[in-house]
Amino acid sequence: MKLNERGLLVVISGPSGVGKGTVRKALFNIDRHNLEYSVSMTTRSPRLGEQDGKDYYFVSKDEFENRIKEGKFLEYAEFVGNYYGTPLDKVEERLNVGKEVVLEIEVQGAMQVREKMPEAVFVFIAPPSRDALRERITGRATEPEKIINQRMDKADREFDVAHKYDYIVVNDTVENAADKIMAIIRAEHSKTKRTIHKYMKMLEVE
Ligand SMILES: Nc1nc2c(ncn2[C@@H]2O[C@H](COP(=O)(O)OP(=O)(O)O)[C@@H](O)[C@H]2O)c(=O)[nH]1
Ligand SMILES: Nc1ncnc2c1ncn2[C@@H]1O[C@H](COP(=O)(O)OP(=O)(O)O)[C@@H](O)[C@H]1O
Repeated sequence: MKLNERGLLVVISGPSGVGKGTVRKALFNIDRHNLEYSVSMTTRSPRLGEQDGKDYYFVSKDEFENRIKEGKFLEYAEFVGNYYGTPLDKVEERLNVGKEVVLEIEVQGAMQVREKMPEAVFVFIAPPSRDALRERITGRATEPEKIINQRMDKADREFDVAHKYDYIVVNDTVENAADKIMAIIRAEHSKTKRTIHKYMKMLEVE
C-alpha cells in the first residue's frame, strides 16, 4: 500500500433519534463506491427489521466481554444498559484499501477513537431543537417511554461534549445534512492528501 492511499476515518455521533442512521443511508446513496460503513457489535436486542451483520452484529454479553478481553475493539462503550463496540480488524483493513470508513458511535467511544486515531474527522449531528429530537425519537416508535426518557437525559449530556467535535451538522432536512457531511469528507480527504504529499516531497519519497 502506498502511504497516500489510506482512507479517511469519519466518526459520526449525535443523540439518539437525531437521524444518524437516516442521514448515513442518504450519505451512502451519494457515494456508495468510496464510503464503507463499519458495522458495530452490540448486546442490545434487534429492532423489528434489523439484520444481523448489516445493522449490527448482535451478540450476548458474555461474547462481547470476551472480545473486550481479547482486544478486538477499536473502542467500545456502554449506552443505556447495553454494550456497543467497533470491531478493529475490519476498520483497519478497509482504511488500508483506501476506503473512507464511517463509524456511527456515541460520544464516549468517539473520544476513545480520538486518542487512538487523532487523524480521524469527527462530526456531531444536532437536531434543530430539543422538541424536534423528542418528536423524532417518539415518532420512530421503537422504544418504550421509559427508555425514551433515559435517552433524552443522555442527549442532554451529549450536547455538552459537542464542542469537542471538528464539525457540528444540524439535521434540518436529511438531504441537507447528508450533503454537508459529504462536503466535509471530500474537503478533509483532499487536505490529508495534500499534507501527505507535501511531507513526502520534503523527504523526497516517491
Ligand atoms: N461507542 C459506540 N457506540 C455505538 C456503536 N454503535 C452504535 N453506537 C451508538 O450507540 C447509541 C445507541 O444506538 P442504538 O441502540 O442503535 O440507538 P439509536 O442511535 O437511537 O438508533 C447511538 O448513539 C449509537 O451511535 C459502537 O460501535 N460504539
Ligand atoms: N431531517 C429529518 N427530519 C424529520 N425526521 C427525521 C429527519 N431525520 C430523521 N428523521 C426521523 O427521525 C427518526 C429517528 O431517525 P434515526 O435515523 O433512526 O435516528 P438515530 O439513528 O440517530 O437514532 C426516524 O423516524 C427518522 O425517519
